[in-house]
Amino acid sequence: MQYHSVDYPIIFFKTQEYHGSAVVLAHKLLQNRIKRFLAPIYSLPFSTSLSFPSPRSFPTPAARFSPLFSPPVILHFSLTMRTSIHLQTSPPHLLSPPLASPSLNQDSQKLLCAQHAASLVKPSTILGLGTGSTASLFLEQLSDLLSAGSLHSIVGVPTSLKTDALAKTLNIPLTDLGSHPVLDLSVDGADEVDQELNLVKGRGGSLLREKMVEGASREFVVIVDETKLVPRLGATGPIPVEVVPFGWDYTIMKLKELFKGEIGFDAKLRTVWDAKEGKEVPFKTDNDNYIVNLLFEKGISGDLRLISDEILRITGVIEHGIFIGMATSVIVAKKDGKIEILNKK
Ligand SMILES: O=C[C@H](O)[C@H](O)[C@H](O)COP(=O)(O)O
Repeated sequence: MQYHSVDYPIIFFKTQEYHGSAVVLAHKLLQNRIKRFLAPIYSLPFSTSLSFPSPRSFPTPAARFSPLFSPPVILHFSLTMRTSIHLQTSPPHLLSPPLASPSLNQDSQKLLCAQHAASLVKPSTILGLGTGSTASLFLEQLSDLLSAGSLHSIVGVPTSLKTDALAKTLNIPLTDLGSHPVLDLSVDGADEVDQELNLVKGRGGSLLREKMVEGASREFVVIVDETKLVPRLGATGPIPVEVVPFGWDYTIMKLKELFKGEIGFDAKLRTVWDAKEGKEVPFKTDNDNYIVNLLFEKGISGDLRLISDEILRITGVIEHGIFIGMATSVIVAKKDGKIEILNKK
């Protein structure tokens, strides 16, 4: 058998359910979700060419597509039409040797942990829906499970306007915190995770609603790729603080006073480019507040609870992005395609 001509990046993956996984893969391609996997991943054997005219008609839930299954083989596929994918593979003896250890890019790692988290959601869960690129992948997985009928009766509480809009697009039923003051589970990404599972969140600007929803959850599962694991919070970027717009420069002065003497410390108002105005303007949160970024040269040091209290005591501060002791577990997706689960002690 000849290799099929490949006019799209080859995807490698391992699977037990060849047919189902191919369906999911095709589905995902057409959903434009797997295009980011340029250093792809897994593979499967097929003896025939298959054509999938309508991705939404695929019954197989995404959760069945697991890159951790075996055996490894290679899938060749080509896009012949916008809405049709032909899949064909060579017999195993003609295949290139499988990758000994796949190297997943960050997007693939995000998808991996999102898939894992979605597979943990049980029917009838009151679910906190996080914000950010990883949480969005989780929402997509959830939606696939719901539309395939593998999951039902869940209701979500969104942690941002963006998530609210995405969940509506994906037909995920929504509720609010007032109607469900105790949630079963929240799933969200994070910017940083330290060894005690403390987090930095809010670099995307959504920390306040996240902290409210996730703080009201019996279980809070964090989904991250391995780049998010840090020895110290604040080591890879700013710690965001949500402040009232009134007197924001006064609040910055107070924050600077608090961290006086901290080498390399700075506090800066977060801004965004406003094309209409032709200048940088303050970034506004979903709650119409501003964000001040706390920058630490080597990460934040000292007693986190004490520091948290001191930040919150500044009049003008509404909330900060340090989430102390809130995560019950962290699902870490690694470059080598493995998942590590870190549980709160
Ligand atoms: O404001 C943003 C949220 O706290 C996100 O959960 C966090 O920034 C992680 O986002 P991502 O999954 O896109 O890295």
